[in-house]
Amino acid sequence: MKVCKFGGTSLASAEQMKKVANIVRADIERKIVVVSAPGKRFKEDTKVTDLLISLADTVLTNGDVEEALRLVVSRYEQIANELNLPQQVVTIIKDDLQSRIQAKEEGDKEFVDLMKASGEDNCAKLFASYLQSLGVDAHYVDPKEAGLLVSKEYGNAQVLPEAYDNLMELRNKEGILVFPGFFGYTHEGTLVTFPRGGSDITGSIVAAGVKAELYENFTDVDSVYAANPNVVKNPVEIKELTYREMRELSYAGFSVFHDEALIPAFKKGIPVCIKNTNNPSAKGTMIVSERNYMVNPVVGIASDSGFSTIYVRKYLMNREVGFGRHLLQILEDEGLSYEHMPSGIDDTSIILRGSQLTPEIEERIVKRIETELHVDDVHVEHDFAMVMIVGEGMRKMVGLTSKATTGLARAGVNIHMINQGSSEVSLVFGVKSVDADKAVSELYLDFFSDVKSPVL
Ligand SMILES: Nc1ncnc2c1ncn2[C@@H]1O[C@H](COP(=O)(O)OP(=O)(O)O)[C@@H](O)[C@H]1O
Ligand SMILES: N[C@@H](CC(=O)OP(=O)(O)O)C(=O)O
Repeated sequence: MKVCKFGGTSLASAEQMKKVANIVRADIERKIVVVSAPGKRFKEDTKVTDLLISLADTVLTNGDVEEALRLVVSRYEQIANELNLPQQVVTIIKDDLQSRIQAKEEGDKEFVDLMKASGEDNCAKLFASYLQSLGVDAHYVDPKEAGLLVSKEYGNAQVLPEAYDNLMELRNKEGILVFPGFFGYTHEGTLVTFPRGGSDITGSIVAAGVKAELYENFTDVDSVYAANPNVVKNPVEIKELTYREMRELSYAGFSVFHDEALIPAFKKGIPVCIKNTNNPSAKGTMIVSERNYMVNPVVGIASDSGFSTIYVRKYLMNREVGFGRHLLQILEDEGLSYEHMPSGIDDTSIILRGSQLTPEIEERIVKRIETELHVDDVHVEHDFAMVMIVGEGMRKMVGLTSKATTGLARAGVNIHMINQGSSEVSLVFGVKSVDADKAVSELYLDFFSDVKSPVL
């Protein structure tokens, strides 16, 4: 049995849905289809999820709800009309949205998640109707009935262990099951969404739950490339990656697959294949436990921006017992998580996602660090990017850092931080965001320009 997930680009229009239906029907092993909400049809288009977020905001701020609602409904209406589906399909979606709008008193976060999730929920209902219209024995699956249980962290849910056993029951159901991505339910029955891009996570959880032989993740590129194709022209395709490599690369900016989507599949040893809805005969990229690392010690170069750094300096910091704990406690009290913490003898820097730092939070933590830790200097800098070189074979490669830093120096990129994790599967450079693309392009040239084949 295979679980296949189709992303927003694969379901953005009637034309795309026809391709998806053909892919599903082409292989009888494709029993469970996880769907995202309709995504962008062209570069300047708006994803249905973003339309829903603005609909939720409009409801909460008493704006022009009718217009915001019309924008969402018209996306489904156009798809349904072009697929010759009965008007009733659209009526059901409109009624569903209107009844969700009535739930605005439940609390802002709960309400926004309820609205956001309707994108995939209604897409699953519409796509199941389309398959039925083609004579396929297809059924929409309600994640609540299927027992996809999650934690109560709005917009940031985590799957609960008991969900896997519940989902196993899906194996016994007849026909093709269309499962909406991106959300689950708490034990109390409250709907909560995963982080943005989280339908990949649902696909992985469902694949792990039913112990699928393969999790196919369909998107709009032939494979995962060694660098973001929007930054590097015609990068080489990657044939095979390990779970660890993919996790590092997607964490560091390869948006093609959500970084949190690896763990469920990895834990149950389910191989993942990234494939193209627009070119399904292309082999795609396989994500597996082991590969021959020495064929290509470095597999990819990624970058992600939006990081901030808290610099702290204090003479004899290294001798002060409990300094690090106290510093991190201040962050914990503000509910902040951090990504890296490179340190010297008398100084340390904490690198974290800048989106967590409001001006008020920043002011509070700087004041507390000054007054409670009596430091010589504390200040915050913004607009950093983390550029990451990833590959399981890197730990056996001599001179890798020197090669990378030479390339960055040639490109005139100032390195603010270097971090190599003990696993040695990745090497991270902190640079200013404005330099990120330049750094990726230069490192790509250094590590991949002599690769002859277009596939690694
Ligand atoms: N290294 C990479 N390899 C392939 N695609 C990448 C990479 N880095 C970024 N991307 C981008 O990821 C996009 C696919 O992800 P996304 O838009 O979330 O798809 P979906 O709508 O299928 O979920 C590609 O179109 C590509 O622009
Ligand atoms: N629709 C949600 C979840 C998702 O996974 O979407 P996509 O498959 O288009 O990345 C979002 O936009 O965040």
